[in-house]
Amino acid sequence: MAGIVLDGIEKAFGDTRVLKGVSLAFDAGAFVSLVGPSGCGKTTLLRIIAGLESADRGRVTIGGTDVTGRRAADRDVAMVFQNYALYPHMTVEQNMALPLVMRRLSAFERAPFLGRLVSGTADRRIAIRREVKEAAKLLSIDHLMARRPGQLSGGQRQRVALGRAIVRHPKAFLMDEPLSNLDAALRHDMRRELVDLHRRVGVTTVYVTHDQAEAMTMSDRVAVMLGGVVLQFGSPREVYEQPATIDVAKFIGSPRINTLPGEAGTDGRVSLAGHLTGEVAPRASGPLQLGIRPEHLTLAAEGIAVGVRHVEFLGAEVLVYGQTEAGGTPVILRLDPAAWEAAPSRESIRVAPLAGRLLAFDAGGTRIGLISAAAARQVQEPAPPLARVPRYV
Ligand SMILES: Nc1ncnc2c1ncn2[C@@H]1O[C@H](COP(=O)(O)OP(=O)(O)OP(=O)(O)O)[C@@H](O)[C@H]1O
Repeated sequence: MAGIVLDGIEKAFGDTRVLKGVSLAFDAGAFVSLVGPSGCGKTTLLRIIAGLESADRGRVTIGGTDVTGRRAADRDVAMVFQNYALYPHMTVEQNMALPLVMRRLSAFERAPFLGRLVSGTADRRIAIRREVKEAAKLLSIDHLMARRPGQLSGGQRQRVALGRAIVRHPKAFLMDEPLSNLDAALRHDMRRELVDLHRRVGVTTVYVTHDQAEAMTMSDRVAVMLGGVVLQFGSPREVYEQPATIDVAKFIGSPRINTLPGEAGTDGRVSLAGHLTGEVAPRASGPLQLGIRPEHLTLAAEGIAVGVRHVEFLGAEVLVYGQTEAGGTPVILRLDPAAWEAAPSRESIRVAPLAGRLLAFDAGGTRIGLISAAAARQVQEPAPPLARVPRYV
């Protein structure tokens, strides 16, 4: 197993600066995702790790060795592409065996008939077949060895591409949107399989995706990229619950985080749509952007008035889309169906953030802290005596 360190990676294509100084360290054996919107530089960074692209500045270290100047073939990493990159005229077994054949047999030994005459070639071919078979078993494709890629489903082809990477026992797997050609149900299954495979094989994996759900569900750590920089590198839980910037908060999570304008007074007390919410810690004053996840908004008798525009019933939850009545800011709530059922009105509701869940960002979008002690009184709960209800919600 090998860790990967990227130090100050910069890359421009002509006048377009695609990577603007990316520094990241991936632990050996970790599953790390590079996630961000289209064009943020994820694939370019992956290709620089692989050696398929050279950086203008910066260094790449794999397993403690500086590989910055090395060719892709000399980095001992395996790429898995979105389009599988299988040879259509070869069987599954031949496709998977190819990296081993290229590495262990000379050009003469690979020749169809004459090669077999060289002593030792047969033994090496047997060893390769055995290793390929083991990898195929691991991926449950050992019954497909004689088929060609054209006779396989998308999921099976992707498994063959993974198998071809596994047989090499590389220092790292580099995967570029490997599941994006699969339909939704299969993609979901393959996510789990990839994570399971990673657990068993234990090889450091860098996974590029624009699908934040994929990154969140599969990874030990996630690097959120935007415009050629890494905005945050942390565990899925960290980037979700403690986003470094409002852009990270907006990119991670579906439906998107609610953002509402707020104001902190000189005493640090924060008002949101005319309601006091608590104090921002560390203390700040002036205009703020406030972020609240849809599941952290609740129905509350004395909350912000929201006009309901649209409701989606998803079985286990209800998504309620609306707009604040003062200001028209879009708001989304993710509610338990029973809570929605108990709402006094389906057209005009009052909502409030759950205690300690309101995130505060400064005017530039950097998170400055949490709003403390915002307390929500949910409509279905018996109302406490008025004297004990905090002013907001
Ligand atoms: N070979 C190239 N020549 C010129 N520009 C390029 C080249 N490769 C990438 N780019 C540009 O660099 C930027 C980043 O591309 P990259 O493929 O790394 O983004 P990405 O985040 O992986 O996007 P996507 O999710 O759409 O694949 C884009 O604006 C792209 O057009």
